[in-house]
Amino acid sequence: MTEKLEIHRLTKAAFAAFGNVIEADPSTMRLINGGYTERYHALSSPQVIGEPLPIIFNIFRSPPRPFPYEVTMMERHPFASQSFTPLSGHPFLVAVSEDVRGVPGKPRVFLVGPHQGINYSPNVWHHPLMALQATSDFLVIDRENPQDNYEEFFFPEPYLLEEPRL
Ligand SMILES: NC(=O)N[C@@H](O)C(=O)O
Ligand code: NI
Repeated sequence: MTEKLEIHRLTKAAFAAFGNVIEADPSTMRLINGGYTERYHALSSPQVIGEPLPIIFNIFRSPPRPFPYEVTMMERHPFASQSFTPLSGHPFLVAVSEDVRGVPGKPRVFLVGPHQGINYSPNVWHHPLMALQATSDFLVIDRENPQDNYEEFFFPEPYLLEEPRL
């Protein structure tokens, strides 16, 4: 029987073991530009481990995932963080797992709002980008040479994701 995954609300605390939430957190706000701009300061920062390769800005464009969706695999980037910030005004899903003796445990799924982004810490198991509602663009900040910064794992049994109620 395919195990169903619940979808959780994304909070800083709930996501802390996996990375940071990028959102206008009032506790980080500083007024700048003569009071015309609210700067939400240092919400996260890109990390590169080992070879000091460039941190790069990318755009990922993805159609929405079909539901019900089977989560068959997870991946991770051992040498760098990877952030996703929506540019198209749609929410998206992230699935992350604790590392259990070198492989991902049961995924935890979070609904990310259209005004939120996330930054995965290096080596955090996560599922590839899961867009919702419509083909969406995401600003992705990660490390150059992605091809040698990628590890994947396929679960013996897939997990089932139902369409989130938005
Ligand atoms: N492969 C790639 O660059 N994308 C994944 O890392 C992802 O997290 O979507
Ligand atoms: Ni990734």
